[in-house]
Amino acid sequence: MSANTLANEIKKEQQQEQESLNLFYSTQTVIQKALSKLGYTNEMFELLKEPIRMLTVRIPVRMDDGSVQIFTGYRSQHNDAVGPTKGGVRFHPEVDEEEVKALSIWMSLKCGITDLPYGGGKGGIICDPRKMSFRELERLSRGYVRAISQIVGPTKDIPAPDVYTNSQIMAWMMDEYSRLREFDSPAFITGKPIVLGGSKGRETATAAGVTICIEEAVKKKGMELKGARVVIQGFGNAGSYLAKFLHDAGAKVVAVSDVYGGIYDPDGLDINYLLDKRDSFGTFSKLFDNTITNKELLELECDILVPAAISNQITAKNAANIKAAIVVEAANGPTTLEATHILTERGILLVPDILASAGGVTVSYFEWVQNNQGYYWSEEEVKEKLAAVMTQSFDSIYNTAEAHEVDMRLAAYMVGIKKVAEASRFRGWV
Ligand SMILES: NC(=O)C1=CN([C@@H]2O[C@H](COP(=O)(O)OP(=O)(O)OC[C@H]3O[C@@H](n4cnc5c(N)ncnc54)[C@H](O)[C@@H]3O)[C@@H](O)[C@H]2O)C=CC1
Ligand SMILES: O=C(O)CCC(=O)C(=O)O
Repeated sequence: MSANTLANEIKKEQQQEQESLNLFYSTQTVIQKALSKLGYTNEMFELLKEPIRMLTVRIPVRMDDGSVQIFTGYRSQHNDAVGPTKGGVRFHPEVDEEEVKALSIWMSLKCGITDLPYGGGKGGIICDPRKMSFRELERLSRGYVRAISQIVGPTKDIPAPDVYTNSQIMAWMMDEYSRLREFDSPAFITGKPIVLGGSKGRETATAAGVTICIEEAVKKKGMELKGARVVIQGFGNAGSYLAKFLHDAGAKVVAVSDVYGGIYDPDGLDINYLLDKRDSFGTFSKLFDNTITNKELLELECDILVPAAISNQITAKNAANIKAAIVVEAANGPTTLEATHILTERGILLVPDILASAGGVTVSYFEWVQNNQGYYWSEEEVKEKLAAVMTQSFDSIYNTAEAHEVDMRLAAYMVGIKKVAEASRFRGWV
């Protein structure tokens, strides 16, 4: 091979790798496939391949030392044909515009899968909350709401928590919105503290939904949850409660991690101890000496692997080394398209993010309904309703995958995109 051809080959490979890590590009690729399988024209793809609205804001925040720092934030609204848009807000140093756009599209798909009366939205601010004080975080949260207030609201776009945001941040955001609009409107945001109109069961909802998907996946694989070895990447809202639920169900959680690394014990970890020790950012590993890297954690011997942290963790580089029989994506976008293909070829059952993590938005919807009616449900009622939605969603996607002989990711896109496509069609947009 000549030097020129080799250079071109390397460039092509680099481009391919780059593309597979680009969440927005890969989302568009699967949407196009899903729409074409469902028989929609290219016009529908042209409408749904991008958000209808994307706002970029600059937020000045007075820091504790008296200086002013300017933060960049985003709010993306994918499509509001079905109803108001809905989705979380993340505070993270690696937030970027393309990722927020992809995340908002996934919210449309999640709401389609769970049949909620919403389109997808998502927000993010480039910041590192771990390095900010409580008061700086409050000023940033309030500044973000002031900056996006024109396009959000209980009947327009309803934010919620995501990575490194929590019920306290939702409370500040709600308070700021109430001041701006001069009326108290708890339905403006979900994931609030219970005393401010939060729903029982929202805090644990994402993990509860993932648990139901794992139970269903285990049945399909003819396995038992009791005694199954589970590895979880991420020990925040999603990962930590999931570890607790699976541990309580008799599974053996052998490894968990945070951003700095993980811990592994083939005999099973003391999950209650770890829950007690983790901080509000889902961090605990610095308390231990013998840690493993996140890369090592993903390739451990186990039956069930759950990426519950950030995107692009299982890629073409490590997919062949994954040992689990079942991979359930609690995080948004943890597996690239190439890796999805490799895992599927290897007979590993992959339950995709837009299904597995839909428990959060489902209970957020319950919260919004309770706020609108001013009547609040018991935790049992919330759990029962969530279980019904998740089981039905799992079945419909598993059956679609079987019927169309496609992987569960493409099946989930087919189920998820249908509602927004049909709503857009009935409105006469396409
Ligand atoms: N909180 C929710 O209701 C929902 C969350 N999700 C998704 O679940 C995932 C986790 O979200 P939460 O648990 O809410 O966040 P969180 O902020 O509560 O916890 C994040 C966890 O990930 C770890 N982490 C952060 N960066 C990492 C890295 N580079 N490598 C390894 N670990 C890292 C953190 O140390 C922490 O343990 C995200 O992808 C989020 O979008 C999806 C649906 C709903
Ligand atoms: O609870 C919500 O409304 C949104 C949750 C979310 O951001 C997600 O599912 O990724």
